[in-house]
Amino acid sequence: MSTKGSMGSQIVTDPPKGTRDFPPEDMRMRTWLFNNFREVSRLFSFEEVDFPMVESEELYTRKAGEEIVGQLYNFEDKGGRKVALRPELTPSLARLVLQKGKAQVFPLKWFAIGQCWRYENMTRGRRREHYQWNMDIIGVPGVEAEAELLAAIVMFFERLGITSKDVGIKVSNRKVLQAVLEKYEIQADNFAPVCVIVDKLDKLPRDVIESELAKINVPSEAIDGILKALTLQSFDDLEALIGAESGAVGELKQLFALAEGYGIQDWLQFDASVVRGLAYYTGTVFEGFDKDRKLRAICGGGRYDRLLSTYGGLDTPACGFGFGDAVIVELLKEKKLLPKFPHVVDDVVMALEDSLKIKAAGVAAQLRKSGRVVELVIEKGKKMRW
Ligand SMILES: Nc1ccc(Br)nc1
Repeated sequence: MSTKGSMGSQIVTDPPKGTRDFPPEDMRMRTWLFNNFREVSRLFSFEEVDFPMVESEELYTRKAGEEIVGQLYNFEDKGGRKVALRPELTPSLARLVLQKGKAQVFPLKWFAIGQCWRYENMTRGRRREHYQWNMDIIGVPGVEAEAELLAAIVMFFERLGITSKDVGIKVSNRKVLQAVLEKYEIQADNFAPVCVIVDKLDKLPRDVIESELAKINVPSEAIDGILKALTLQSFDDLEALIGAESGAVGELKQLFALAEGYGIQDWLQFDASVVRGLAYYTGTVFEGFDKDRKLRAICGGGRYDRLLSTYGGLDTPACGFGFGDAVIVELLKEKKLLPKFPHVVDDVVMALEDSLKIKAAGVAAQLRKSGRVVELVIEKGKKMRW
């Protein structure tokens, strides 16, 4: 929105479409949320990292039809370089791991909180930016890594007063779908595109999914087999479909056993419909959801053992999650768990006469040196801030 200024010039008051300002109270809420992200990461012995907001576009030019790639906030810079506002943090993390190379002691346990962008036409009125908390473990091939990540997510929810009655985490493994595709002799390079398509099952009608799969030459009997497999929600049914000796069954059972150890089993449920929409997942995938089913996914992640090699490195086992700053706030509001964030001070110091202003400054300085938050009244407004 813009309004007329005193000299007739336009005053721009709104931020760009799809973006948010954070005025003081919103900023205090965001700081509280991020402090919880950081505290959980700290308790899990993760180290904070950060990356540029702008990355080379080629970091994201995957060809599996992902929405995240189709909505790149990309442009050409003044040097003619093709760049993009990052849509996610994982590729930057992979790039940094490769940059640091073997000089590091693995496993790496890194976390980041960063603003991520997408450019979609505003007809849907959706936001174009959000902040994501990511935790990633690099160098651990076993599901012990996923168990740590799931335990961190649960700790975060519990810190905010959210229980396993409010939120669940659906867990599956892309090796389920891989086994089904192998059964129908679907070529391996169709695996990622199939995952990206069937991830939309909860957003698009079944016939649209079927026609999208047919477009990439998945035969109709395979389509039926894939969609049936995605309805599985018990290990018995999974074993009946792909065999008890399959990798997916072993990994899932071990992950759920570890979850018992963490005491987070009540939060997890096997659900083969979880595929996630990123092409690079290769194993475990998971997604936090609200049990009232009013909101979009709260968080999500999985194992991506081959992402680093797509950037020229060696295959390196890796897994991680992304946790956005928007849906969680909607959930907290729904559950009446969002605290108030008033601006709090310990002391207000005010010179009742101009001759006392210097004295008042000294009093404020002493109180602040002792660690107290002091509002020194330097201008008597019509309405006192306090
Ligand atoms: N990847 C992504 C970026 C920005 C928003 Br809003 N949502 C998803």
